[in-house]
Amino acid sequence: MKLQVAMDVVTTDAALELAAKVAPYVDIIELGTPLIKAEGMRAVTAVKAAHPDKTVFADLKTMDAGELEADLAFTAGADLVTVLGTAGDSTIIGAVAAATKHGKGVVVDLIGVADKVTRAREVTELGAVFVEMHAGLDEQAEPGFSLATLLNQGETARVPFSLAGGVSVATIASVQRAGARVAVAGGAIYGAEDPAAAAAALRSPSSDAPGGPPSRQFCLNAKKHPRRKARVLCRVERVRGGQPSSSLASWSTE
Ligand SMILES: O=C(CO)[C@H](O)[C@H](O)COP(=O)(O)O
Repeated sequence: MKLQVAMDVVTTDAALELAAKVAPYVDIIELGTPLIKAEGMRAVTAVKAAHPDKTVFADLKTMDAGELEADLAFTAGADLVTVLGTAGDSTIIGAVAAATKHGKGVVVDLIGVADKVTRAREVTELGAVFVEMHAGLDEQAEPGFSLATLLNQGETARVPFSLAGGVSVATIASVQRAGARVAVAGGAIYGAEDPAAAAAALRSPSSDAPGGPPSRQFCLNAKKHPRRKARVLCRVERVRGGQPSSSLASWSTE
C-alpha cells in the first residue's frame, strides 16, 4: 500500500515546505483543492520541479470540462488528477483522453456519491486508474461519522481504490486490511507538530517500504485474463506467517 500526503495548505511556499519534510516517507504528493484554487497550476509545476521522483497528484475535483482541466494539470507537471464521480461520464472520458495523451492517469473521487460501489465499477470501466473512496472534511465533522462504511465499500467494489477520510495512525492498518492501494492522509500529517514524524508513523511496516514482509508475485497473461486484453497483469501478495494475505493483493500492469 502506498502513502499519499494531502497538502491542504493554501500557499505554494507552505506546500513546498511541507513536501520537503515528508517526501522521504510518502509515495504520492497531493496538492489539495484549496491550494490549487489559491495558487493555480503554478503550484503543481513548483512541487513537481522540487520532487521529480514522486507521483504528483493534483486534486482538481473536476466536475465539467474534463479534458481541458486535466490537460492543464498534466501540462503543468501532474501525474494524476481527480475528477468527481458525480460528474457525467463524458467528463470522465474527456479527462481520461487527456491522461492517455500525456501518459498519465485519472483518479475518480467518489466524495458525495451515494452508491460508491456501483459508481466505482462504472468509472473503472471508463478508464480511471483507481477510485478514491472519500469522506470529505465536512462529512468527517458530521456526528456519527465512521471510516468503517468507506472501508466496507472499498472492499466490496473489488476495483483498485485509495481511501481518504481522516486516515490516522489509529486507522491506517484497517485501510490496508481493506485492500486499499493507497492511503491518503491530510490532517494527520499537515496538522501534526512534526509532519515528518507523523508521515513516518503512517508508513506502515507492511507497506511497500523496504523492510516490509516478504512478497511473491504472480502474473497472468492476456489469454488467461481475457477482459484485460494485451496486458500482462501481476499481483503481489504479502506473505504473513507463511500464508499469503489476499486482502493485501492488488493487480497492476507489469
Ligand atoms: O480532499 C480532501 C478534502 O476534500 C482531503 O485532502 C482529504 O480528505 C484528505 O485529508 P484528511 O486526511 O484530512 O481527510
